[in-house]
Amino acid sequence: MNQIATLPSTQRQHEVVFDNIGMTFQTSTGATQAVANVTGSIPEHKFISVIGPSGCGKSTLLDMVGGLLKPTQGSVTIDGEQVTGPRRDTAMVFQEDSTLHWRSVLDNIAFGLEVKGMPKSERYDRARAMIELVGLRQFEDHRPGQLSGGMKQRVAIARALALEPRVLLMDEPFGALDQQTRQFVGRELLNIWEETRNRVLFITHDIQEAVYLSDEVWVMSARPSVVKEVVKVDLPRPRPEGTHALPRFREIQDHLWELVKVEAEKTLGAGAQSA
Ligand SMILES: Nc1ncnc2c1ncn2[C@@H]1O[C@H](COP(=O)(O)OP(=O)(O)OP(=O)(O)O)[C@@H](O)[C@H]1O
Repeated sequence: MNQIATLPSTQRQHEVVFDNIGMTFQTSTGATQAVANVTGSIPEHKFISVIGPSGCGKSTLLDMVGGLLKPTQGSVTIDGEQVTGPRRDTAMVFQEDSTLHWRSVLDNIAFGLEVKGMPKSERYDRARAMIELVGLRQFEDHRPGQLSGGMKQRVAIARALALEPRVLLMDEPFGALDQQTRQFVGRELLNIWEETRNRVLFITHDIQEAVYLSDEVWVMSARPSVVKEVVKVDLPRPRPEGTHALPRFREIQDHLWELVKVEAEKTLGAGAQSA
Protein backbone atom coordinates (compact mmCIF):
# COMPACT_ATOMS: atom_id res chain seq x y z
CA MET A 1 0.00 0.00 0.00
CA ASN A 2 1.01 3.54 -0.67
CA GLN A 3 1.43 5.18 2.68
CA ILE A 4 0.65 8.84 3.05
CA ALA A 5 3.75 10.59 4.36
CA THR A 6 3.46 12.39 7.64
CA LEU A 7 3.99 15.78 5.95
CA PRO A 8 0.65 17.67 5.78
CA SER A 9 -0.95 17.35 2.32
CA THR A 10 -0.82 21.13 1.79
CA GLN A 11 2.97 20.96 1.99
CA ARG A 12 3.39 18.17 -0.55
CA GLN A 13 4.28 20.34 -3.52
CA HIS A 14 4.57 17.84 -6.34
CA GLU A 15 1.85 15.38 -5.68
CA VAL A 16 -1.86 14.86 -5.98
CA VAL A 17 -2.84 13.82 -2.47
CA PHE A 18 -6.03 12.05 -1.45
CA ASP A 19 -6.37 12.67 2.24
CA ASN A 20 -8.95 10.24 3.61
CA ILE A 21 -11.57 11.34 1.10
CA GLY A 22 -15.11 10.07 1.04
CA MET A 23 -18.33 10.82 -0.77
CA THR A 24 -21.87 10.17 0.38
CA PHE A 25 -24.67 11.12 -2.00
CA GLN A 26 -28.00 12.22 -0.52
CA THR A 27 -30.94 11.18 -2.64
CA SER A 28 -34.71 11.09 -2.16
CA THR A 29 -34.41 7.38 -1.28
CA GLY A 30 -31.65 7.87 1.30
CA ALA A 31 -27.88 8.19 1.50
CA THR A 32 -25.45 6.27 -0.72
CA GLN A 33 -21.90 6.08 0.49
CA ALA A 34 -19.97 5.76 -2.77
CA VAL A 35 -16.42 6.29 -1.55
CA ALA A 36 -15.42 5.61 2.05
CA ASN A 37 -11.83 6.47 2.98
CA VAL A 38 -9.43 6.83 0.11
CA THR A 39 -5.90 7.77 0.98
CA GLY A 40 -3.08 7.80 -1.53
CA SER A 41 -1.02 10.01 -3.80
CA ILE A 42 0.03 10.50 -7.40
CA PRO A 43 3.66 11.65 -7.53
CA GLU A 44 5.07 13.60 -10.48
CA HIS A 45 5.39 11.75 -13.79
CA LYS A 46 3.26 8.78 -12.70
CA PHE A 47 0.51 7.07 -14.63
CA ILE A 48 -2.05 5.58 -12.25
CA SER A 49 -4.98 3.43 -13.28
CA VAL A 50 -8.02 2.70 -11.14
CA ILE A 51 -9.98 -0.51 -11.55
CA GLY A 52 -12.79 -2.04 -9.53
CA PRO A 53 -16.28 -3.48 -9.83
CA SER A 54 -19.00 -1.55 -11.60
CA GLY A 55 -20.55 1.13 -9.41
CA CYS A 56 -17.78 1.05 -6.78
CA GLY A 57 -17.05 4.77 -7.07
CA LYS A 58 -14.27 5.15 -9.65
CA SER A 59 -15.90 8.05 -11.50
CA THR A 60 -16.82 9.66 -8.20
CA LEU A 61 -13.15 9.54 -7.17
CA LEU A 62 -12.02 11.09 -10.45
CA ASP A 63 -14.70 13.80 -10.29
CA MET A 64 -13.48 14.78 -6.83
CA VAL A 65 -9.94 15.26 -8.19
CA GLY A 66 -11.33 17.22 -11.15
CA GLY A 67 -13.26 19.51 -8.82
CA LEU A 68 -16.64 18.47 -10.26
CA LEU A 69 -17.69 16.95 -6.94
CA LYS A 70 -16.85 18.17 -3.46
CA PRO A 71 -15.90 15.32 -1.09
CA THR A 72 -18.18 14.98 1.92
CA GLN A 73 -15.13 13.88 3.90
CA GLY A 74 -11.42 14.67 3.65
CA SER A 75 -9.76 16.62 0.87
CA VAL A 76 -7.80 16.40 -2.36
CA THR A 77 -4.79 18.63 -2.83
CA ILE A 78 -2.82 19.21 -6.02
CA ASP A 79 0.70 20.48 -5.52
CA GLY A 80 -0.19 21.64 -2.04
CA GLU A 81 -3.45 23.43 -2.95
CA GLN A 82 -6.83 22.08 -1.95
CA VAL A 83 -9.13 21.30 -4.90
CA THR A 84 -12.28 23.41 -4.54
CA GLY A 85 -13.50 23.36 -8.16
CA PRO A 86 -12.25 22.77 -11.71
CA ARG A 87 -8.65 23.97 -12.13
CA ARG A 88 -6.76 25.33 -15.11
CA ASP A 89 -3.89 22.88 -14.60
CA THR A 90 -6.20 19.85 -14.75
CA ALA A 91 -7.80 18.40 -17.90
CA MET A 92 -10.43 15.69 -18.24
CA VAL A 93 -11.30 13.18 -20.96
CA PHE A 94 -14.51 11.16 -20.76
CA GLN A 95 -15.92 8.10 -22.50
CA GLU A 96 -18.65 10.03 -24.31
CA ASP A 97 -17.86 11.95 -27.47
CA SER A 98 -17.10 15.45 -26.23
CA THR A 99 -16.05 16.99 -29.56
CA LEU A 100 -17.79 20.15 -30.73
CA HIS A 101 -19.45 18.90 -33.90
CA TRP A 102 -19.69 22.32 -35.60
CA ARG A 103 -15.96 22.97 -35.29
CA SER A 104 -13.11 21.52 -37.33
CA VAL A 105 -10.57 19.17 -35.73
CA LEU A 106 -8.11 22.07 -35.52
CA ASP A 107 -10.67 24.36 -33.87
CA ASN A 108 -11.72 21.61 -31.48
CA ILE A 109 -8.16 21.14 -30.29
CA ALA A 110 -7.56 24.90 -30.07
CA PHE A 111 -10.80 25.45 -28.15
CA GLY A 112 -9.43 25.17 -24.60
CA LEU A 113 -6.53 27.44 -25.49
CA GLU A 114 -8.99 29.99 -26.87
CA VAL A 115 -10.89 29.89 -23.58
CA LYS A 116 -7.59 30.44 -21.79
CA GLY A 117 -7.05 33.58 -23.92
CA MET A 118 -4.03 32.37 -25.90
CA PRO A 119 -3.41 34.48 -29.06
CA LYS A 120 -4.69 32.89 -32.29
CA SER A 121 -1.40 32.13 -34.03
CA GLU A 122 0.09 30.62 -30.87
CA ARG A 123 -2.93 28.43 -30.19
CA TYR A 124 -3.06 27.17 -33.77
CA ASP A 125 0.64 26.36 -33.64
CA ARG A 126 0.11 24.35 -30.50
CA ALA A 127 -3.04 22.68 -31.83
CA ARG A 128 -1.20 21.66 -35.02
CA ALA A 129 1.62 20.15 -32.98
CA MET A 130 -0.96 18.11 -31.07
CA ILE A 131 -2.68 17.03 -34.29
CA GLU A 132 0.68 15.74 -35.49
CA LEU A 133 1.21 13.89 -32.23
CA VAL A 134 -2.13 12.05 -32.41
CA GLY A 135 -1.68 11.28 -36.12
CA LEU A 136 -4.56 13.34 -37.52
CA ARG A 137 -2.62 15.69 -39.82
CA GLN A 138 -4.74 15.00 -42.90
CA PHE A 139 -7.92 15.59 -40.93
CA GLU A 140 -7.36 19.02 -39.40
CA ASP A 141 -10.16 20.61 -41.48
CA HIS A 142 -12.60 17.73 -41.00
CA ARG A 143 -15.58 18.02 -38.69
CA PRO A 144 -16.11 15.34 -35.99
CA GLY A 145 -19.06 13.89 -37.95
CA GLN A 146 -16.57 12.86 -40.63
CA LEU A 147 -14.37 10.95 -38.16
CA SER A 148 -14.50 7.47 -36.63
CA GLY A 149 -15.07 6.96 -32.89
CA GLY A 150 -11.35 6.32 -32.32
CA MET A 151 -10.39 9.47 -34.20
CA LYS A 152 -12.85 11.54 -32.16
CA GLN A 153 -11.31 10.23 -28.96
CA ARG A 154 -7.87 11.17 -30.29
CA VAL A 155 -9.22 14.70 -30.83
CA ALA A 156 -10.50 14.77 -27.24
CA ILE A 157 -7.12 13.56 -25.94
CA ALA A 158 -5.27 16.10 -28.09
CA ARG A 159 -7.54 18.89 -26.83
CA ALA A 160 -6.79 17.91 -23.23
CA LEU A 161 -3.04 17.57 -23.84
CA ALA A 162 -2.87 20.92 -25.69
CA LEU A 163 -3.64 22.57 -22.36
CA GLU A 164 -0.41 21.07 -21.02
CA PRO A 165 -2.20 19.97 -17.86
CA ARG A 166 -0.21 19.07 -14.81
CA VAL A 167 -2.85 16.44 -14.09
CA LEU A 168 -4.76 14.51 -16.75
CA LEU A 169 -7.93 12.74 -15.62
CA MET A 170 -9.37 10.10 -17.92
CA ASP A 171 -12.65 8.31 -17.24
CA GLU A 172 -12.85 5.20 -19.43
CA PRO A 173 -11.71 7.22 -22.45
CA PHE A 174 -11.64 4.15 -24.69
CA GLY A 175 -14.81 2.57 -23.29
CA ALA A 176 -16.84 3.15 -26.46
CA LEU A 177 -14.18 1.84 -28.85
CA ASP A 178 -13.84 -1.62 -30.36
CA GLN A 179 -10.98 -3.77 -29.05
CA GLN A 180 -8.60 -3.18 -31.96
CA THR A 181 -9.07 0.60 -31.98
CA ARG A 182 -8.80 0.63 -28.22
CA GLN A 183 -5.39 -1.04 -28.31
CA PHE A 184 -4.19 1.27 -31.06
CA VAL A 185 -5.30 4.47 -29.29
CA GLY A 186 -3.91 3.12 -26.00
CA ARG A 187 -0.48 2.63 -27.59
CA GLU A 188 -0.69 6.10 -29.04
CA LEU A 189 -1.59 7.59 -25.67
CA LEU A 190 1.39 5.84 -24.12
CA ASN A 191 3.77 7.16 -26.80
CA ILE A 192 2.55 10.70 -26.21
CA TRP A 193 2.68 10.30 -22.47
CA GLU A 194 6.32 9.16 -22.66
CA GLU A 195 7.02 12.68 -23.93
CA THR A 196 4.75 14.70 -21.65
CA ARG A 197 4.95 12.61 -18.46
CA ASN A 198 2.17 14.55 -16.76
CA ARG A 199 0.40 12.86 -13.90
CA VAL A 200 -2.47 10.71 -15.13
CA LEU A 201 -5.39 9.18 -13.27
CA PHE A 202 -7.00 6.70 -15.66
CA ILE A 203 -10.18 4.75 -15.03
CA THR A 204 -10.76 1.54 -16.91
CA HIS A 205 -12.55 -1.78 -16.77
CA ASP A 206 -9.84 -3.38 -18.87
CA ILE A 207 -7.18 -4.99 -16.67
CA GLN A 208 -4.78 -5.60 -19.56
CA GLU A 209 -5.00 -1.94 -20.56
CA ALA A 210 -4.36 -0.87 -16.96
CA VAL A 211 -1.20 -2.99 -16.72
CA TYR A 212 0.12 -1.89 -20.10
CA LEU A 213 -0.27 1.83 -19.43
CA SER A 214 0.41 2.27 -15.74
CA ASP A 215 3.08 2.63 -13.10
CA GLU A 216 0.55 1.62 -10.46
CA VAL A 217 -2.91 0.12 -10.55
CA TRP A 218 -5.24 0.97 -7.68
CA VAL A 219 -7.82 -1.71 -7.04
CA MET A 220 -10.97 -0.36 -5.46
CA SER A 221 -13.16 -2.48 -3.22
CA ALA A 222 -16.89 -2.93 -3.50
CA ARG A 223 -18.90 0.07 -2.28
CA PRO A 224 -18.40 1.92 0.01
CA SER A 225 -15.02 1.80 -1.63
CA VAL A 226 -11.52 2.12 -0.37
CA VAL A 227 -8.30 1.44 -2.25
CA LYS A 228 -7.94 -2.24 -1.48
CA GLU A 229 -4.46 -2.63 -2.94
CA VAL A 230 -1.94 -0.58 -4.88
CA VAL A 231 -0.22 -2.89 -7.36
CA LYS A 232 3.08 -1.61 -8.75
CA VAL A 233 3.67 -2.36 -12.41
CA ASP A 234 7.41 -2.96 -12.42
CA LEU A 235 7.71 -3.41 -16.19
CA PRO A 236 10.37 -1.34 -17.95
CA ARG A 237 9.43 1.67 -20.09
CA PRO A 238 9.06 2.31 -22.95
CA ARG A 239 6.75 -0.65 -23.43
CA PRO A 240 6.88 -2.11 -26.91
CA GLU A 241 4.07 -4.19 -28.41
CA GLY A 242 5.39 -7.55 -27.12
CA THR A 243 5.08 -6.31 -23.52
CA HIS A 244 1.73 -8.10 -23.15
CA ALA A 245 3.43 -11.47 -23.66
CA LEU A 246 6.00 -11.02 -20.85
CA PRO A 247 5.57 -13.50 -17.97
CA ARG A 248 5.68 -10.60 -15.48
CA PHE A 249 2.88 -8.85 -17.37
CA ARG A 250 0.71 -11.96 -17.09
CA GLU A 251 1.58 -12.37 -13.41
CA ILE A 252 0.46 -8.82 -12.58
CA GLN A 253 -2.65 -9.20 -14.73
CA ASP A 254 -3.64 -12.45 -13.00
CA HIS A 255 -3.09 -10.93 -9.56
CA LEU A 256 -5.30 -7.95 -10.45
CA TRP A 257 -7.96 -10.21 -11.86
CA GLU A 258 -8.10 -12.19 -8.59
CA LEU A 259 -8.47 -8.98 -6.57
CA VAL A 260 -11.22 -7.58 -8.79
CA LYS A 261 -13.07 -10.89 -8.94
CA VAL A 262 -13.45 -10.98 -5.15
CA GLU A 263 -14.84 -7.44 -5.12
CA ALA A 264 -17.11 -8.00 -8.11
CA GLU A 265 -18.57 -11.09 -6.42
CA LYS A 266 -19.36 -8.99 -3.34
CA THR A 267 -21.10 -6.39 -5.52
CA LEU A 268 -23.05 -8.95 -7.53
CA GLY A 269 -23.89 -10.95 -4.40
CA ALA A 270 -25.25 -7.83 -2.69
CA GLY A 271 -27.24 -7.01 -5.83
CA ALA A 272 -28.69 -10.53 -5.99
CA GLN A 273 -29.75 -10.39 -2.34
CA SER A 274 -31.51 -7.06 -2.75
CA ALA A 275 -33.16 -8.12 -6.05
N1 LIG B 1 -24.96 12.17 -8.49
C1 LIG B 1 -25.22 11.04 -7.83
N2 LIG B 1 -26.25 10.96 -6.99
C2 LIG B 1 -26.51 9.83 -6.30
N3 LIG B 1 -25.76 8.71 -6.38
C3 LIG B 1 -24.72 8.73 -7.22
C4 LIG B 1 -24.38 9.89 -7.99
N4 LIG B 1 -23.29 9.62 -8.73
C5 LIG B 1 -22.95 8.34 -8.44
N5 LIG B 1 -23.80 7.81 -7.55
C6 LIG B 1 -23.74 6.47 -6.97
O1 LIG B 1 -22.43 6.28 -6.43
C7 LIG B 1 -21.95 4.97 -6.70
C8 LIG B 1 -20.64 5.04 -7.45
O2 LIG B 1 -20.87 5.54 -8.76
P1 LIG B 1 -19.66 5.73 -9.80
O3 LIG B 1 -20.26 6.22 -11.07
O4 LIG B 1 -18.61 6.55 -9.18
O5 LIG B 1 -19.14 4.23 -9.96
P2 LIG B 1 -18.12 3.62 -11.02
O6 LIG B 1 -17.22 2.72 -10.27
O7 LIG B 1 -17.50 4.70 -11.83
O8 LIG B 1 -19.13 2.76 -11.94
P3 LIG B 1 -18.94 2.14 -13.41
O9 LIG B 1 -17.73 1.27 -13.35
O10 LIG B 1 -20.19 1.31 -13.58
O11 LIG B 1 -18.84 3.27 -14.36
C9 LIG B 1 -23.07 4.25 -7.44
O12 LIG B 1 -23.81 3.51 -6.51
C10 LIG B 1 -23.89 5.37 -8.02
O13 LIG B 1 -25.25 4.99 -8.14
